[in-house]
Amino acid sequence: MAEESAVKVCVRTLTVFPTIPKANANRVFTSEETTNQLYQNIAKPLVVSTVAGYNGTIFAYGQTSSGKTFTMMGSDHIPGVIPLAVEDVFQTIKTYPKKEFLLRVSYMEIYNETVTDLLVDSWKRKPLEIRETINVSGLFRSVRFSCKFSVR
Ligand SMILES: Nc1ncnc2c1ncn2[C@@H]1O[C@H](COP(=O)(O)OP(=O)(O)OP(=O)(O)O)[C@@H](O)[C@H]1O
Repeated sequence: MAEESAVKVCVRTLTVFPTIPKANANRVFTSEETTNQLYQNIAKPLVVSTVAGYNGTIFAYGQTSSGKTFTMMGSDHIPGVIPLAVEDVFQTIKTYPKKEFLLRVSYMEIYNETVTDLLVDSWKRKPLEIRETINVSGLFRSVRFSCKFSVR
């Protein structure tokens, strides 16, 4: 039996492309499928497992205007993966009444090799330093993450 990969790649299409890169993706979401469907399908299981103590990463990659913000952040009317995940983290924590949790969240953008902390006010933002030594703190190891929840 083939071992399931720890990395899942999903493609979300804005329009109907003549060729969808199915060969490289575990799942293709068509333009008719909602952010909520995408979230339930690929993100929620990972979000729930982080509350159980596993590490998980969800990030969006794509050219400008391809829908990264739409998918990850969403809007007041159509919440994206991040607000849906935050809601589920707190809902899932409620199912562990005897445990205490510490949540850490980081929200970053990588653009042309530059890592930016999106939780800092835009006028104060400076590129984040990328460290690769063993003394790196957990926070900085998550530089590739759009959103990470650490649960203890
Ligand atoms: N699946 C979708 N359905 C409807 N509208 C969408 C969808 N994806 C993106 N859009 C719209 O397309 C526009 C560009 O999307 P968005 O801002 O999310 O792109 P982006 O990848 O974050 O761009 P940038 O890299 O420039 O920040 C927005 O107006 C957004 O509302």
